[in-house]
Amino acid sequence: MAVELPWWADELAVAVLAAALALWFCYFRHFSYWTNKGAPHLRPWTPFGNCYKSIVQKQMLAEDLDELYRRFRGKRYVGFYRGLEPRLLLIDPDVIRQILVKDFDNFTDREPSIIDDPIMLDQLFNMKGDKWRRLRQKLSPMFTSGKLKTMFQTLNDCGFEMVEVLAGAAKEGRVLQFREVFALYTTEVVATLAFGVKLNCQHNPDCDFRMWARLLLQPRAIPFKYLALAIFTPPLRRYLESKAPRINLFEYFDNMVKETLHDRLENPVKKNDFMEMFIQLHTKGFVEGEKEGGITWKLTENEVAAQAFLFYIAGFETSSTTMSFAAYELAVNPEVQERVLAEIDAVLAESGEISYDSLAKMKYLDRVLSETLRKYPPVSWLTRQTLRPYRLPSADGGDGEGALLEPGVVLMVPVFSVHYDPNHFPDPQRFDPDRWVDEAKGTRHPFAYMPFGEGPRFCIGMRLGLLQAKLGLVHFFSHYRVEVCSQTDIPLHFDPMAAVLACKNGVQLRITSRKAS
Ligand code: HEM
Repeated sequence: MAVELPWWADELAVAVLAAALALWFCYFRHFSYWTNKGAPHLRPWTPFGNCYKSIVQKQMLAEDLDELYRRFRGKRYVGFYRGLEPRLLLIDPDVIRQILVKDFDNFTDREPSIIDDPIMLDQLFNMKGDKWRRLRQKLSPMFTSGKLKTMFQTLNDCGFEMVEVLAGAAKEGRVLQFREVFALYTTEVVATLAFGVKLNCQHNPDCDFRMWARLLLQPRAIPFKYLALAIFTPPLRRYLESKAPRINLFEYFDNMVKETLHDRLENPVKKNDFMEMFIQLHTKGFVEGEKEGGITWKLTENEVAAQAFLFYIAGFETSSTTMSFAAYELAVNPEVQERVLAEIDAVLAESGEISYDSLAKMKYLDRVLSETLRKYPPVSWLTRQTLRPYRLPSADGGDGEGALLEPGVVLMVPVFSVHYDPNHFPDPQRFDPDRWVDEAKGTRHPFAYMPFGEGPRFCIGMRLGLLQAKLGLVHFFSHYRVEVCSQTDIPLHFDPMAAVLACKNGVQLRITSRKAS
């Protein structure tokens, strides 16, 4: 018996077919961007682009990029799509150097910030072009070795405090979350320096400040349905981000800096901290004792608040995760831990105290830190945006011309993948501080290691970051040891939602005392 279809069935079938064809056409047209620009590329099979696993928060973006990197390792670069947005992944260290250093003038900016708040937009990290250049020049004198030496005592005091706070746990051989232990130490250091306030958060881990800081770095689980919508259109993504419940947090830090600034302006006290230098930049336009360099403008209150906030977010989590990954590797590799302890003991026996100069003598610990930053670069990728049309060299390594970059295209440097590339670091999973002896370093491409970025826009706080991590580890290991235990994740599992490289379950280790009580 023939089935009678309703009168509109044919129209519906035609409409569905037409819609499918239109979608198919848009999809393929859009994802042919890199074909037209002449770059090797991977056409995605989902509208989420090639990085869909990090978009649905199944793995870190660094791991998504790593899949592309491994697949295209023979090429100099590869085009891909993050959502609908065409991006370029740089693979060859010579091309990375070309973009970050040689042709920096065409790639001065990072990918635009998705958070539309003055405390984020006025930060050095997010500034663009000439504005960035002028501010970088103003802030650089805050990080000279002379300035760091004047801040050393603040850092040292925080180290002594950490040792004091951990004494009870070490005596009982307790298991601690080292991510939190070191986050409290670096929070104390950076907050004291940047905001000019003494928090005592190591004694009081639930203080307001630490609570807000936890919220700041808490991975934001944006519901998948919003994400799925948002990847199709950057303006929608920006709108959703601006609606995320983080505004109170900005207000908290903004008010805190401004109150401290007003207070210190009304009741001047000379302190060796960043706040003192911010005050000089706000009132005079330059840091005392450093060359004025003919730049006469002064930082506004908003700009001071944005930089103080930036120093805090850029400074505490990066160093504390580095410290906790170092502790993890020392627990997993007890022979390396023994060498570290022996070096610390020998140097401190000779110099009598922990000082700026005694730290400089601990060369093996430097190597341990370098190897930690290779295996666990807190900032696992760098971005640069193309300012003017730019022709890349051939993707295959030949002399000919390569892909054309249009203004606005974002380039990504996969720091994590480069650090794990066996061509640069054989047996990359192995933790081997001896990769960092001078002879071995000399044989490697200088752009095979970039934990602090590279070129004129590299990390301005590198020396402080290394100093606070090294000093904290010296304080810790001159009194305690670490051991793995049943709660330790071996191997570690990275957290796909963390802002800087971190582990899902943190780093849990047993602490024991070195000296019998
Ligand atoms: C272990 C510690 C640290 C690591 C691994 C680290 C890593 C990085 C990386 C990879 C970048 C991007 C560089 C690029 O795009 O080429 C960066 C930028 C930056 N970092 Fe750090 N950082 C650390 C500590 C610090 C500290 C302690 C501060 C300040 C107190 C700081 C302040 C900044 C600032 C202001 C920028 C932006 C620079 C600019 O755009 O001119 N960082 N950092």
